[in-house]
Amino acid sequence: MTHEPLLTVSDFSVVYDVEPPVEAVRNVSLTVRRGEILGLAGESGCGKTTLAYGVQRLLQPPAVITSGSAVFHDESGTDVDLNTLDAHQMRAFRWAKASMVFQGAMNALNPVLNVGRQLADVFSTHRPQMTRKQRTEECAGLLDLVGVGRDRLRSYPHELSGGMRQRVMIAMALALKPQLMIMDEPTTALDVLVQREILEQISDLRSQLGFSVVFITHDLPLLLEISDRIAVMREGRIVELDTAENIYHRPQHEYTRRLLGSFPSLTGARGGFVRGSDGTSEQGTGTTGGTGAVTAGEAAR
Ligand SMILES: Nc1ncnc2c1ncn2[C@@H]1O[C@H](COP(=O)(O)OP(=O)(O)OP(=O)(O)O)[C@@H](O)[C@H]1O
Repeated sequence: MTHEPLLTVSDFSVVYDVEPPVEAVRNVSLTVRRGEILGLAGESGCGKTTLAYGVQRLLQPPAVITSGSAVFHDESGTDVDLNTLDAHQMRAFRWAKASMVFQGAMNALNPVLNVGRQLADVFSTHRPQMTRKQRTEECAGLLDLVGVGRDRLRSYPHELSGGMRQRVMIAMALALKPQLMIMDEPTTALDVLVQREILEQISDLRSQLGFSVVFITHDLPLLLEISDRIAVMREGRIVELDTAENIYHRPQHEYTRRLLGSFPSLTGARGGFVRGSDGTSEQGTGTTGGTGAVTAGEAAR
């Protein structure tokens, strides 16, 4: 991971224009770095989804973006102000540059088309110059990449487990080799083991392919395992943004401390936080457990 910025969000605000108005995102500024996993944490309703959708220009009325900008620093060296893209350009951008895996995405597959066809559609739409043979090969490769396996190309969604379907959605999000993948509670509906497998895979793919991930969840212990840095959001604002290690060991904000304290798996002796933000291990001084969810981060690296 470098410190090079990939996405710069500045003074971003979103209001739901209802009675009374809801200030869902308030003057948020943050930078996503190239190649990092940035966790976005905070209780339900704090504005995480609204922020992600806002940046991706996916909000519908009554949501109104009242201030701010989001600038994407493309690997070509060009800066793209997302505000200046029209709807068509924005759609292309979301596939090619900054894709999104939505909450409950695994239920968004079309039940009457096999998964190979649904993956192939991404290429027919966005890479029309590809031949049918190239498309099939790409789709097979993608299913291998996410651990579903190319022999599932002709499977229909109902023939796959929830975890497999979610992997297909991840394959779809990765199809055009985006530089950023935004994942909104992508694994919440899955059981813990499947969730862990998928997260390990995302972490591996990120190292292999070099994209950045913004990972949104209210599950702070999970974020501590997988993130390089974590932004803690409360009532529409980012109250703290730091390395996972600092958020865990040296939280600066009272709210971060309270949030950490609200997860039983994180309380008690602080002995097991082994995941350094630079990939090095750090061993605390405590000896007893209580941080199982965090120590498991070794496995998820
Ligand atoms: N369509 C809407 N109309 C009015 N208020 C809304 C609408 N959608 C969201 N909100 C409000 O905006 C605030 C932020 O919601 P948002 O869904 O972004 O939070 P979140 O942190 O992603 O929560 P969750 O984890 O439950 O998805 C909440 O107070 C929510 O009630």
